[in-house]
Amino acid sequence: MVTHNLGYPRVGSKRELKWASEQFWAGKISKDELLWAGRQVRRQNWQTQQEAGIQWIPSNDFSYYDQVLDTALMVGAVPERYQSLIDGKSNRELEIYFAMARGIQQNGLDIRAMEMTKWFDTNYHFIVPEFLKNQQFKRYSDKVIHDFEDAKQMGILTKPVLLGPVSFLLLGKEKEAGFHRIDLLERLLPVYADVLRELATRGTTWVQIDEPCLTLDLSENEQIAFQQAYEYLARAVPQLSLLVATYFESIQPNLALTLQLPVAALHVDLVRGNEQLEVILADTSFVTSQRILSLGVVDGRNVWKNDFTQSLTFIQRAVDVLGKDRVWIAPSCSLLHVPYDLDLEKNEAVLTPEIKNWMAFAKQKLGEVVTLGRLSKGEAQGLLLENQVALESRRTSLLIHKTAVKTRVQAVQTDDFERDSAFAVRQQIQGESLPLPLFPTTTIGSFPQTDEVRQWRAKYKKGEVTKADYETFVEAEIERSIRWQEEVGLDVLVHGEFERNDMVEYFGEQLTGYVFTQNGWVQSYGSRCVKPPIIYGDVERPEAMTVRWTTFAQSKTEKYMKGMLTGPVTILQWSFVRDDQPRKDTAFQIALAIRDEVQELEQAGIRIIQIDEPAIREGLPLRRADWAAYLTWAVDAFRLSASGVADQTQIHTHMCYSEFNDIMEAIARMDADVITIETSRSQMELLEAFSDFQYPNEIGPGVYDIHSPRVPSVEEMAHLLEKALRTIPARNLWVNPDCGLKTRRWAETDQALRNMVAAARQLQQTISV
Ligand SMILES: CN1c2c(nc(N)[nH]c2=O)NC[C@@H]1CNc1ccc(C(=O)N[C@@H](CCC(=O)N[C@@H](CCC(=O)N[C@@H](CCC(=O)O)C(=O)O)C(=O)O)C(=O)O)cc1
Ligand SMILES: N[C@@H](CCS)C(=O)O
Ligand SMILES: [Zn+2]
Repeated sequence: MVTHNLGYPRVGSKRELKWASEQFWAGKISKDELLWAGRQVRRQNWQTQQEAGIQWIPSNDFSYYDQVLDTALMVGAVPERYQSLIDGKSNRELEIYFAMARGIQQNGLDIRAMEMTKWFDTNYHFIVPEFLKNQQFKRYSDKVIHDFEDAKQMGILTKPVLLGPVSFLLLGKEKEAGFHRIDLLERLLPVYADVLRELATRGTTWVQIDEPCLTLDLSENEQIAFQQAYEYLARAVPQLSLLVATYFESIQPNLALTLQLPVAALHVDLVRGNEQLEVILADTSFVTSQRILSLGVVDGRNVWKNDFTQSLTFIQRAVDVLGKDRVWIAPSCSLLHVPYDLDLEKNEAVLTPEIKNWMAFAKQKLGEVVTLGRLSKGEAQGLLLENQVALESRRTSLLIHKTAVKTRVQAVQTDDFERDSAFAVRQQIQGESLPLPLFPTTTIGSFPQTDEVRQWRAKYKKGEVTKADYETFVEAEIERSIRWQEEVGLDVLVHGEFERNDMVEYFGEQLTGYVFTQNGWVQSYGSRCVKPPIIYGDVERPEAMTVRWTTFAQSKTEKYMKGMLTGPVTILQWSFVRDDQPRKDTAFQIALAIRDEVQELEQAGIRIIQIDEPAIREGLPLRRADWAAYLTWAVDAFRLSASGVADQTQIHTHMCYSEFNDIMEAIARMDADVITIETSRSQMELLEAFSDFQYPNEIGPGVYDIHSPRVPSVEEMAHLLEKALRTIPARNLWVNPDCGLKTRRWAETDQALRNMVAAARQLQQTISV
């Protein structure tokens, strides 16, 4: 049975690409050194997959920043504002590429970055392609060809991976009115055909074309586009075998369309949609065709060991109907979303052998795919038994269940989701008890996580400095940031989150039912990674988590200090979650823990508390039919965490890097007194949705794109605020950046926030309520 892989993590098992990219951006290493680091990561990945015994190994799954941006470069979709970077003399592809991703502000140039948003329901962010009505495409970057050749030199004939033309268009955005991006397909396809022909010339036989949008609800035009695209490509490159890969959901809403695409193979995700298997196997035209069905049986989105018994049932069913030559075995999706290698986790005190034995990371998942191939041929039966024993040990473990936690969730009452009064009353009360100027300025929570801060934490974790010394250092950072915030003139202060490694991992570390990795990095965007904590059991808060730092910070200033918490849905969404109970149950357990923290902050005298929920949109199911059920429990979880306080206490929430237009009703039902939200990269586009919906509560639309090193000017931010005032009543408008500042340097932060406060002051002088 053929085994294959859809994609591998690419930041490097020790985050080699991250370090090299950041050094390159800081001017500390050359372009050649960065390219060399990238090549080493690619080659190591290919070797790992080859050693694991995977037959079809992907190439072009590697990226220096993002695979959607790579595709935009492949087809020459470079927006006009970057054209000046093409100087005609030298090859500036990489410079243009990074300018598109990060913006550029040097040598008199000042060009903003492209938008970034969430990749389906993952915590990975992609760069949003921009399209114009007269958009032209032409072959520009040949990275896919170079990667294929590079692997060939190692003696590996890879299966190049391309993001499919229809998904590429659907994931982009029209930058002017009067057309739909899908209308551009006809102009785009010749470029894809050209690339595919060249790959064929160089010896490629199989190409994987990712079309994850085939699992979404599609309009008729979009469905037609899929049909046209693959008829065109099948005619243009008959010599190539195309494998269309779908993932993250089942293809059922577009079943007939997908099964009729004229391609050699179809990959389906049997982790997210195992019910689709029987439906596909019942389709006579698919069964009587020669097409291969690739079964995505190993979970590419979570860290638990595969259930071999169940996977073998699926494989056997498919073989019975299609024959063994027409069935391939693979992970459900690219392994980009899981950490590299469980064997790198050596600290048994943190990840006990009992729990570790329930898990598989990317490298182990390759092993699972290969083992399933062998088991389906009747080989290696001992590995099946080993797998069954591991799964049974998890099912029956005493570590997982806590009666008190379950009883508390069951005892939750309707009242627990409700604030005492409606927003209008709370706004009145808070207006009197929390006097703030018009257009109050604030930040989202984190300040630069400098090398020094990270080094102190690393030393503390290694036991090289004492707890007392570490805490003294963090207190000094907090105090310094407070003096600086006062000097800059911000109205509502934050403590800066210096004590946090990450806004989710930090809370996970203080809750029961969690374990952690030392090296379980997963790419979030560009060079930025996260180490998602792993929920294996019932979640409880043994003691206060943030009160100590927030009250310390409040004691150092007369201004309001915002308490800073991560919300239950985001903690759930950015952790690897247990798959033995509904997500809702875990969310409610976390919500109760956060509720206790909110109440304890209030009791300690904190008047403003922010509960971040940036992942609430990301958790939305991909199918509209499933939205309502999710939004009901997700919003309830937030409300449960936020509603235990008096009307005088102001609850903020924060959201970033998603498209929120289509969940406005749910955002309003969260009923936070203030929402701060990312809007600057899209030039306040989002606010139309708030205005159309007549969103009643207070809003801080981000005016400073913190994911770019670029410093926005006073005029630029004042302009954005004026634009915001067209849709938000003045008394409801807050002034803040798009998100936290942990990824920025102090010099940029200082300048940008001074400009932001100046923009707010300018507005205060011209407008009064
Ligand atoms: C707000 N966002 C977040 C998302 N998801 C999260 N889980 N967290 C988020 O904040 N999703 C959406 C957005 C955007 N995403 C990000 C994601 C990641 C970062 C970021 O800055 N990541 C850091 C790593 C953060 C971290 O955990 N740091 C630890 C460990 C530091 C470390 O690497 N230590 C080194 C040794 C260092 C030394 O000795 O000097 C090591 O262990 O090898 C910590 O600070 O303790 C990153 O660098 O990628 C930002 C936005
Ligand atoms: N409070 C967090 C929110 C990030 S989404 C921060 O400021 O980093
Ligand atoms: Zn944010």
